[in-house]
Amino acid sequence: MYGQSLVISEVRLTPVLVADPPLLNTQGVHQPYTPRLIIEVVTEGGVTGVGETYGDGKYLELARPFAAGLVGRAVSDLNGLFTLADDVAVNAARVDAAVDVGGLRGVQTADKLRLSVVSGFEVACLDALGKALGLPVHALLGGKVRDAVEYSAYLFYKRAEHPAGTVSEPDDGWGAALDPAGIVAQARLFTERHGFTSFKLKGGVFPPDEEIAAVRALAEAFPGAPLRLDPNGAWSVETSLKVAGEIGDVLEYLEDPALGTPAMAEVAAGASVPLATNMCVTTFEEIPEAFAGDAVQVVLSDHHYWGGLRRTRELAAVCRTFGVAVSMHSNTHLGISLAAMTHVAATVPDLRHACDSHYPWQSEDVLTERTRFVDGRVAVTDTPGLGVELDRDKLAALHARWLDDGFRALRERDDAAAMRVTDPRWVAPAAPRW
Ligand SMILES: O=C([O-])C(=O)C[C@H](O)[C@@H](O)C(=O)[O-]
Ligand SMILES: [Mg+2]
Repeated sequence: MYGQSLVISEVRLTPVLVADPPLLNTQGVHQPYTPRLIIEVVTEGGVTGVGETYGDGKYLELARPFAAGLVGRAVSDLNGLFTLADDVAVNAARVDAAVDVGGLRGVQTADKLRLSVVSGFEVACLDALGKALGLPVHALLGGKVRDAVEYSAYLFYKRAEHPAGTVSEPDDGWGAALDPAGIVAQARLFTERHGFTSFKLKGGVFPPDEEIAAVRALAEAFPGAPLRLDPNGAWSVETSLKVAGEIGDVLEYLEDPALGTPAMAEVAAGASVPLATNMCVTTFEEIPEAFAGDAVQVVLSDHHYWGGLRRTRELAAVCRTFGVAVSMHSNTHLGISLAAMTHVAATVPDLRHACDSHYPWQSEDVLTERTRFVDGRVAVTDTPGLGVELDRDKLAALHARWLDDGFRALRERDDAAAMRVTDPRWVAPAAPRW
């Protein structure tokens, strides 16, 4: 295979809208469909690599000029992706005092926006390079140190269905989960369907006492199982300390209880449970303050906004140096990103916590075969590249849905807007909410 041209002759960008259940978080509720961007790079040698990233307008805006600049470069020129990204202009209105999805993914800077786009292209280039060389992506990252990657069940408070008339198939098969019994029932479904043995509950939805009760119910139903609670910064320092005091004994970690590094440092100083984050440490620039102040004990990397799989490994090395653990954050994603997450996680030596994944919530995918969790784990494939195959019909159908969204109501993720469909007075709550 080697000797064929690795030069990129074509880049295809396909925005899609993917079905998403009515999952609740502190900002509101997920819309019936969520945007993702599917990236294909085609080499002169005839190999196609696939990548995936966020699909809202602000990412598409950057992906288009980036894709044009990529033609003529080699898929092996991975460092060149970052210099190319530096030249892509970011509209100041996109980042001026803005936070992503109401802050669920931390600050929004021009660099972070660029990195969120670069990462999709990096994965596509690695997939193409691996296919051309006959090597799996994990080998291009230095080789796997485990044969399967563990994921946790990502539990959400959830409505039974989206508002009438907004989806063609309202029953997603999961039912509602709005109290401790509902959360335990959902957790049981996760274990039956996918074999997960650790659980993360998305909090910040109901007053803390209700969420404490849900965690206690999980601890009773699954004795000894690692549990996490993530209110996305919805609590004050005082509330965070109270929750940590009440359920710290059953938590593996508490994720982003309070907003911002100074508040997290205060919580960390007064709590015995470790704190994790995907909100206050989301860029390399945010590391010094957080680590110097011992504000977080686990950083949840998201290769999409950290700039790709190689940057995720760099993050893991920095964390290792400072004695901070690393694991993986997730956002609504498809099988391409699950494969990318699995390859990189397979190469990180000291991964001690199960990774997050929304994938079980996504009934639709753009792959010929859905990726399976067995005993809560995804097997690390040795197939060249990512080891996934694009299903063109499925891709076309999800793209047609994106094209049909004439009013562009769903092309931008907006959990607060989705909440207003049933509660017109809803505004995303200011933090701290409790
Ligand atoms: O760990 C997290 O903070 C997330 O997974 C952020 C997501 O946006 C989550 O809150 C969601 O999907 O609603
Ligand atoms: Mg989180």
